[in-house]
Amino acid sequence: MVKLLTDTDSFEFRDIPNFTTSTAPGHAGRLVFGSLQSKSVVLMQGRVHMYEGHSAKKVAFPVRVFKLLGVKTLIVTNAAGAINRTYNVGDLMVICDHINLVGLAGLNPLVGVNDSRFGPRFLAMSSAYDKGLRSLGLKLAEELGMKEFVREGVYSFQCGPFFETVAESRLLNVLGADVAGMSTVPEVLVARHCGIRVFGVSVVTNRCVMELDSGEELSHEDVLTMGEKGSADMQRLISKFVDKID
Ligand SMILES: O=P(O)(O)O[C@H]1O[C@H](CO)[C@@H](O)[C@H]1O
Ligand SMILES: Nc1nc2[nH]cnc2c(=O)[nH]1
Repeated sequence: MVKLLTDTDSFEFRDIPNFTTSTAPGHAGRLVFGSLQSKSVVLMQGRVHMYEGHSAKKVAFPVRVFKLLGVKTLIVTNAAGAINRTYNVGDLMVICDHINLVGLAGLNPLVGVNDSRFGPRFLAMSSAYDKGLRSLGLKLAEELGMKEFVREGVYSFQCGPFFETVAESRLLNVLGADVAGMSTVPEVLVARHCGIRVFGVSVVTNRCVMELDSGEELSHEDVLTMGEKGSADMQRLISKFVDKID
């Protein structure tokens, strides 16, 4: 994505106070400012995850910096495994909602003293993913000829770093999840808390294993390879999306 930006200036996460460096392969750890479709954007090249040992607050900290920089819209992307059996590897999924088992259990960035300079103590999360932005994303996907493989669905956040057991994947299916991942949701919570609107897209890098003794085993290498393949479609969609949003 970063190659699409012009007039760029970048900073290593390790040089920015209170930012955390990513240890996950495939996550560079760089903040890049620039222009995309004549709009000013700031792009996180890589992110940190709770499975790296960081608190939800630490993971979502950059979003508060974005708020102070004047960011109005957060676009979140991730690699995820398909729980929904009609989804295929390489599909994109516009996120319409999420399940935050980690956060419901108390591990979320809004726990603790509320900083009311950013937002309220209690916040509604029933329309976390902006309806107008979702509609625009789906319309643009159609215009780009991607209708066949762009879905809309529910992202389920697990801490990781392990991929789900068969019973866990089946549980997530019963709960209404379409895909499973290990990121994104802490950042979305902090964005909504401070009034930043959110658009999210997952690239389906694998199908979660839902049959015992099937011999299927997931690996991060497969996720990286399929993520790389899906990223071309993701970039086309996001680029057009940035062009069209106000
Ligand atoms: O959510 P992102 O960071 O895109 O990547 C997903 O893929 C990695 C697992 O292979 C995990 O980091 C998971 O969250
Ligand atoms: N939790 C989870 N995260 C993923 N990220 C990419 N694939 C997967 C998956 O199958 N499960």
